[in-house]
Amino acid sequence: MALPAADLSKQPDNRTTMELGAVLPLTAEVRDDHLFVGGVDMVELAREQGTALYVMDEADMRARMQSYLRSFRSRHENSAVVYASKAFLNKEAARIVNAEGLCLDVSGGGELACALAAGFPADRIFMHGNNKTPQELREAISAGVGRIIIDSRIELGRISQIAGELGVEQVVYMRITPGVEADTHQYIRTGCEDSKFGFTMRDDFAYRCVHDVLAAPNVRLAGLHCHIGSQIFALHSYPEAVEVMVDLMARIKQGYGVELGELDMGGGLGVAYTAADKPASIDEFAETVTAAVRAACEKHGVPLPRLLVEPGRSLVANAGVTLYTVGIIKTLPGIRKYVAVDGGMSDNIRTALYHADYEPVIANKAAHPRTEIVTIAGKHCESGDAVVVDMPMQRPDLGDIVAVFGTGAYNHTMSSNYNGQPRPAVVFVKDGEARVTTRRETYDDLMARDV
Ligand SMILES: Cc1ncc(COP(=O)(O)O)c(C=O)c1O
Ligand SMILES: N[C@@H](CCCC[NH3+])C(=O)O
Repeated sequence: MALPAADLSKQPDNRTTMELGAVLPLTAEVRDDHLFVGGVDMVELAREQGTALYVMDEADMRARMQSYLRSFRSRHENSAVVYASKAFLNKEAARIVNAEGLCLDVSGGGELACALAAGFPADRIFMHGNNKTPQELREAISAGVGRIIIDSRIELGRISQIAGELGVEQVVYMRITPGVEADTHQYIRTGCEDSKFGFTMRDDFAYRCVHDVLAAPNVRLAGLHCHIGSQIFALHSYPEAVEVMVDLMARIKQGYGVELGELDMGGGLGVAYTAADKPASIDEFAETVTAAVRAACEKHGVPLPRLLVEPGRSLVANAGVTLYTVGIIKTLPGIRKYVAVDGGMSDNIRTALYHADYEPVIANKAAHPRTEIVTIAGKHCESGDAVVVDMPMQRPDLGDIVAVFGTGAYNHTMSSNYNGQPRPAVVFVKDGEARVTTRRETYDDLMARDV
C-alpha cells in the first residue's frame, strides 16, 4: 500500500529539539548541537553501535514507574502497578521492573520465560492472553505465577485440570469486557462488546460464568480484570468501566456470597507521540481511577478492593529513541521528500499498522530549527514502509543521524526480520554510560533455526 498523498500546505514548525516537549525522554538535552540522552551523545553512540539502534533512557523508565506507584498508593493505599511487558521487554527491563517494585504482566510463555530468566519473582507475575496454550498454562502454573487472568470458560477447564495435575490451587481473575468504547484507534480497542477478549457482559454471561469459576476445582477466584484499550486520551471511559466492574463485584457478593477482594482496571493511558499531543498525566489517570473506584464501592456497598492497573506504553514509550543513518534522499517536487534510513517497518511497524505519527530530529543538528517537511522511509520492499510521514525535521544530508522519539513501546516487541533485516540492539543509557542490554542480531541469528 502506498502512503497517503502528502498535504503540501503543511509548514515546518521551525522548532529545535528541546522545543518538542513531552515526546522527549526525561534526560534529553542538546550540547554543542548534538542530542544527548542519559548523558550520552547519540551521535557517538550511533557511530559506536551502528544503526538502526534502540536507545532507552533508564532514568525516564524508573521515574515513571515510581510516579505510577506514588500516584496510586497515595490515593488508594492497597494498590499495585503491573507493568504490561508486551510494550517492551528484555531481561534488563524485567530486572528494573522488579527492582522498582512493580508486578509484571506477561502475555504468553515467551514473556514468562524472559521474566523468570531475569529472576522476576513468579508470585508477582500475572499471565494474560485470549488463547494461552495448554503448554503455556502448564509453564505458568508450575512456575507459580501469582495470577492467571482467565479469558474464557474453555480456558477455565484447562487451568483447573492442569492445576489439579500439578497438585496446586491457581489464583485467577476473570477478564470482563465491560462494553465500554474507549476513545482510541479501532484496532487497539479491547473493552467493547465485539471483542475476542474476555467474558462478555451481554445477556449476563460474565455473571453466570462466575458460577463455573467458583465451582471449578483447583482454582480460586480472587478478582476481576478489564482492559478497555490502549493509547487512551479521554479518561471518561475509565469511570464508566469501573462502574460496570464494581457493580458486577457487588452482584457477585449478593448472588454468590463471595466478596472478591481485587480489581484490575488494565492499562491504556496514552502518551505524546507528537508535540501537539496532550495526554492525561499519570497523576490525572490515578485520580480518575481511584476516585471512580471509591465512588462505585460506596454506591454499591462493597469494601475497597486491592486496586491494580496494568500500564505498558505510558511507562516506556517516551523513554525510547530510535537512531538511524540517512542513506538516500529523494525529492519529488510537488509530491514529497523521502529520507530513507537503515531501518523501517522491521523496527517500527506502528506507522504502517496504525498510521502512527512520530517526531524526528537530526541528532547531529539538534539545535537547528526543523525547516523541512520530510517522510522518513525505511529500507523494506513495501511502499507503505515509513517510520515518519510528512513531519518537520532539520535539513537532512547523507550520513546524518536521525533520532525518532517515542519509540520505547511496541517497537522492539513488534519488530521483525522482514527482508532479512537483523533486529537492532537495545542500549540503555544512564548517567553518561551506555550499556547494550540486547545485542544486535547477526546473520547467523537469522539462520539459527534453519535445519
Ligand atoms: C490485558 C492488557 N493489559 C495491559 C495492556 C497495556 O496497555 P497499554 O500499553 O496501553 O498501557 C494491554 C495492551 O493494550 C493489555 O492487553
Ligand atoms: N501494539 C499496539 C497496542 C496494543 C496494545 C496491547 N493490547 C500499539 O503499538 O499501539
